[in-house]
Amino acid sequence: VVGGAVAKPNSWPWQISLQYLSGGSYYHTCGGTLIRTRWVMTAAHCVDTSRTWRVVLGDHDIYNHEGREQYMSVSAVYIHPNWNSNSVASGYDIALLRLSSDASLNSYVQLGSLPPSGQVLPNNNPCYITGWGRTQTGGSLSAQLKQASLPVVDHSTCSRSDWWGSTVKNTMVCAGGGSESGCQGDSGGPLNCQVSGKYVVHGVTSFVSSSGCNAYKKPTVFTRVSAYISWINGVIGNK
Ligand SMILES: CC(C)c1ccc(NC(=O)[C@H](Cc2ccccc2)NC(=O)[C@H](CCCC[NH3+])NC(=O)C(F)(F)F)cc1
Repeated sequence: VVGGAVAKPNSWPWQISLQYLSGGSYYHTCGGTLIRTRWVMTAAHCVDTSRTWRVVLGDHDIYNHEGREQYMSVSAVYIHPNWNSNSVASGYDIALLRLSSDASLNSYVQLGSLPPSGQVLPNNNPCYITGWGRTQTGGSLSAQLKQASLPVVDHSTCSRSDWWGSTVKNTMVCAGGGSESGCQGDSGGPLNCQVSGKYVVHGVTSFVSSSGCNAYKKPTVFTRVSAYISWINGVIGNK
């Protein structure tokens, strides 16, 4: 997250850290959202390489054990069938991870709420991006979870030629576009939007401009969760 601030610990209790095993240690690579006690929603581009994953719940500082963390192994990865790793602009950048055991819900670990199918938020709807991603383009990951206010940029604005043009599809949500943005390592995490006084996870962090994370008129682009509700329900089993 470029800009914004360090979040109050565990104030986004559905935020997870997706980590992969390398040389005997685990490393943060992406964010995600706990949506059921055994299910995590993340970005397809985070998990389209075969690695040993773990999901950390209740985290704040990814480099220190603070005692609220739950370390979960992943029993299955479900990547959207239409995801094409060579074309992030086509969309479908969404995946579900089945955990090997149930998360224990408490004040540090809670389920994120998903929007109703098809719901599209208006321009400037207040939203926050959260994550441990780089704090500057080319910078390093944040040790502590960060948040930044990224208001929704509606599709008609975001698809203007001097904005994202035809790169952005209607199955995506744009947010921000000023000095604050997501950045590498925030991928897969939630866009937390205020709807009728409640936070609802409307986006999965997908991409930023290759000319820099907080490039002008290049808002952070998210997978629009409300476009994938039936797929999600089909995978996790509540038809
Ligand atoms: C669709 C096409 C025009 C397009 C292709 C690639 C991108 N962006 C990118 O590739 C930038 C590259 C980058 C590197 C370093 C610093 C800043 C930006 N990376 C990204 O946007 C990566 C996901 C790439 C998915 C493709 N494998 N996502 C993120 O960084 C995040 F966290 F914002 F979600 C954006 C658009």
